[in-house]
Amino acid sequence: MIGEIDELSVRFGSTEVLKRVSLTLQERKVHVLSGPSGSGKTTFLRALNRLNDSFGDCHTTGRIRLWLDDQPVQLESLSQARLPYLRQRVGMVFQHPQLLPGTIADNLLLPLTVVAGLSRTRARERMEQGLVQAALWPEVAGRLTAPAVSLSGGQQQRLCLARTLALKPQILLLDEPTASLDPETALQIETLITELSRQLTIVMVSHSPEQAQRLGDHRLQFERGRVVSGH
Ligand SMILES: Nc1ncnc2c1ncn2[C@@H]1O[C@H](COP(=O)(O)OP(=O)(O)OP(=O)(O)O)[C@@H](O)[C@H]1O
Repeated sequence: MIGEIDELSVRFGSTEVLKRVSLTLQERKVHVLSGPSGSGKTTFLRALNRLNDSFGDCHTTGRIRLWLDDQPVQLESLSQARLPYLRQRVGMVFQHPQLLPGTIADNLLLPLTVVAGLSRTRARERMEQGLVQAALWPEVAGRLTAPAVSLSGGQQQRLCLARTLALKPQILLLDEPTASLDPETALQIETLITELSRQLTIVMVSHSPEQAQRLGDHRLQFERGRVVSGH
């Protein structure tokens, strides 16, 4: 087990969005979250690296314990100063590619130098590793100084994945990673997810029952802020 979530509740203002959710996350397995729009799936993902904190009206109760670098980390008592560490170890890729302005290389080098504090040389090594892991290296090796926006939708999604992987996460949060992709590119990303799950724990949202079936070692159904079934 890599994660234990106990009675997690999240509300925005007076609206309770997650209601006493308890579940466990298993190491190097793919957990697929499904359920109707608004049932709290993305909020659950964001709770796993305390990203909900960035919304001023968000209030979280309950306990989340993750085992990161073989140490138990209790998320609710983690100091602000440790949040960058948490967010490197528990990396998130959003539904729509969130590119940084600048080149393909900038998109990886900036977080690696600024967030992870790596030297330029070390950052370039990690950049290449991330791009290889995200199966993008062959397509971009010769054009790292091209604007990131010049990539196709599927390439942009893999660039965001590469950026997260370059920070060496142990848990990868993917919010509908194939939602905006054509079927062929979506299958490419699915293959990648299966490969990555040999090294990482994955928690992902999917609206496709077929995809949940294909990828999920564990499938969790959300409804109105609760997990109504899981196996
Ligand atoms: N930052 C926020 N401020 C206020 N309300 C929010 C915020 N984020 C989410 N919500 C509300 O919380 C509820 C759950 O949203 P969430 O995005 O977690 O659902 P979801 O299951 O991921 O939906 P979808 O499948 O459409 O992405 C929704 O009613 C949403 O409007």
